[in-house]
Amino acid sequence: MTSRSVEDHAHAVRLLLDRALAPATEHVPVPVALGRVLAADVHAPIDLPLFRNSQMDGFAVAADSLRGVPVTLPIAATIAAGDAGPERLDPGTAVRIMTGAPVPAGADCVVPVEDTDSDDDVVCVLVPRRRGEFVRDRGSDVHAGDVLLAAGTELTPRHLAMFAAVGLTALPVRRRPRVAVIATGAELVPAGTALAPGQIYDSNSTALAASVTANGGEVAFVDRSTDSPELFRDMLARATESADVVLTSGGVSMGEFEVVREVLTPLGGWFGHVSMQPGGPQGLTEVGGVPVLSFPGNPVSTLVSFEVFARPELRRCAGLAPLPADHAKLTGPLESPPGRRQFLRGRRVPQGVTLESGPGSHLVAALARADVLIDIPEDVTTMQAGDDVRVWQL
Ligand SMILES: Nc1nc2c(c(=O)[nH]1)N[C@H]1C(S)=C(S)[C@@H](COP(=O)(O)OP(=O)(O)OC[C@H]3O[C@@H](n4cnc5c(N)ncnc54)[C@H](O)[C@@H]3O)O[C@H]1N2
Ligand code: MOO
Repeated sequence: MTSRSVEDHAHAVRLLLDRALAPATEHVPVPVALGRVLAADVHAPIDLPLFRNSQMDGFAVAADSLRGVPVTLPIAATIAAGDAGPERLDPGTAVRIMTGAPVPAGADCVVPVEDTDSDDDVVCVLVPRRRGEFVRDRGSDVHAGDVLLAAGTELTPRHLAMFAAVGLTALPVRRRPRVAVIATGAELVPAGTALAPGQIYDSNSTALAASVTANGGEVAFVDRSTDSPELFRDMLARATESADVVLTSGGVSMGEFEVVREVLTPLGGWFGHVSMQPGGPQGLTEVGGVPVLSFPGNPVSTLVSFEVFARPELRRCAGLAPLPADHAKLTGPLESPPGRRQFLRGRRVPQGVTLESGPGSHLVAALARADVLIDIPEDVTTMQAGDDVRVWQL
């Protein structure tokens, strides 16, 4: 069986995925752009606020007319939010105005209603006001033409609020890589089905699909194959039709029923051993121009393989920032086999990082309790409490 380092396999994956996952731009409606990444700077099409308007329910007046308060002024009009209102305020008068309503030219401040006494026709203003008080000026938030948000920003609800406020309907965003997921194994059944002896619930298809979504991808296809080559071949054909990249789990190691390896090797796939644990047995094939990454079936192996090989490429295509490399201090000693890069499951604690489980790649519940992978280099066999280790955020 051929064997290669993590770096060499990651390089081979990158070569294939670089072509398949070339960044591209698409336009999506603002309300569904949450989590997407801007592909270009977006400029404001209008000023915000677009017109001078009142910050309070009260009376719009000229500040000059309030000298010598209390002052009584005739009420010339009432303006609600949504009204155009009179263009000008006649000197020596007031207009009754609601929050958000346009302030007429000639008025330069708003007196809140609680600082006045009024009837239908006149208002008595009890306190003086400075010019500009409680008036929201045109363009005081943003000016037409200003950059609202720069390319590369991951969109959050507050960003969408701003785009909606300036009336944009669609945004240029990075396309999401379309990913197909196929879990293989005769023993797999979906949750909700009674388990016959020897059967287990399929967790890898859920794990991989969720990982794709969490890293800016779009799940184009998810299915489960038995060990039948015909069934897997047929599923693969459908997957490659709808996706930029296919992820498979299981069926890659040394057993009798390794459907993924059996079907993909004759198509030119590389199947071999990557010097890492978990995630040793790996496959990489191009089927009709679509890269197929084949991960080992153990649940921890599948997820670690995704983190190491697929996650950086999907995030790059989606425009998401790479997850920063981090370091932490070990809280206790550990041992690691020589010649294999170990990705141990760890949990951050105030003192550093602690091991969450043993190395078994079936320990899916322990993986759920972990929040980092502890990355032990190939040539390191023992480490002590207090040693610095590289950790990958899960
Ligand atoms: N003789 C050897 N045997 C094995 C080797 C080896 O080098 N020589 N490598 C071991 C390692 S390491 C791994 S990892 C596995 C990988 O095997 P496969 O990719 O062929 O995976 P399967 O045999 O199909 O499954 C392994 C394990 O994982 C469970 N599984 C599979 N799919 C799912 C799923 N969708 N959801 C939940 N659990 C799944 C499956 O039931 C097995 O227990 O091979 C070792 N063997
Ligand atoms: O490499 Mo396997 O992926 O250790 O369990």
